[in-house]
Amino acid sequence: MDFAIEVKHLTKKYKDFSLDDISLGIPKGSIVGIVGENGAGKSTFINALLGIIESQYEGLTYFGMNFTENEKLIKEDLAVIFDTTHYDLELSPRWIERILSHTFQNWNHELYLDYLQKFELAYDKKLKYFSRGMKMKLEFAIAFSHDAKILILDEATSGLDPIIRDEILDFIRDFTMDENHTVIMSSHITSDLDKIADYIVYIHKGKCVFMQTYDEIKENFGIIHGTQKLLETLSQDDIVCYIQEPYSLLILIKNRQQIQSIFQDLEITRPTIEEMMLFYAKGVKKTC
Ligand SMILES: Nc1ncnc2c1ncn2[C@@H]1O[C@H](COP(=O)(O)OP(=O)(O)OP(=O)(O)O)[C@@H](O)[C@H]1O
Repeated sequence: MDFAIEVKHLTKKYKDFSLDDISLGIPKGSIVGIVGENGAGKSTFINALLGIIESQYEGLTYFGMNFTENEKLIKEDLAVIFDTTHYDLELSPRWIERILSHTFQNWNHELYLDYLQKFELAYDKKLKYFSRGMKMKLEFAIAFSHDAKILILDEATSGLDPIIRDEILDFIRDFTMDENHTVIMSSHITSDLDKIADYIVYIHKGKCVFMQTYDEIKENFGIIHGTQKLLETLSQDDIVCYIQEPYSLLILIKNRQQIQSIFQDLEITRPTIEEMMLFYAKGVKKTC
């Protein structure tokens, strides 16, 4: 598989927290959602990938190029959007462009103006007069105006209303229409990821618990509301884990279609990303 980013055995140790030996590949042309509880290590992981914080790894490549040897070149192709803007609020889009056109070789003035117009952002208005949604749209206008190949969003859509979030999901979809474009997006709003993600990475207490394609989550996994007897009847290989409820069990299974064909009357629902997280974080008998 062609990876936009590949990292091997990434570790970052803080006094009370460790990002623990994470190895994964971000497939080129995909939208990868990173989920996990507060403090799970999502931002630490993203910052380590970007070299914003020091970390230890056996390998970190972007488009097959070694990150440490080619950091400047690689960063030309990256656009990173955090939950708050890092630009001085006294600046206007015009002044930001003056700075960025010297930073990025591929800066495209016409494209920038087009995006500002499309997003209804004034060229000469200071950022301090922009709403949160407008600041976020400006970040996207900037990202799209220097021909970034990888867009990394760290909780960028948190605190935005559903209408703006929906618009932003459309920008992201449009961006990945080009198969050379890749998106990594950490978010607590898993319903947004349900709409656009091709892959889900779940980080729990500093460990990468799973990376699955979204289709596999929907097609292969299932949830059954059952009893202890059912738990014993099912093949142990098909049980991922279960959660004890007051009077019953919630069982996360794999091979959903096969199980459904055997137990035709059994109601098996497809899990959401949020339910998958809950099972992997709280479930018993984890074979995963
Ligand atoms: N500079 C630092 N020094 C010490 N500990 C840190 C530092 N930065 C982050 N941590 C710790 O690393 C852990 C992971 O934090 P991180 O911000 O990566 O989590 P997160 O998954 O992004 O959380 P959230 O969803 O709340 O943003 C936390 O326990 C945090 O306190």
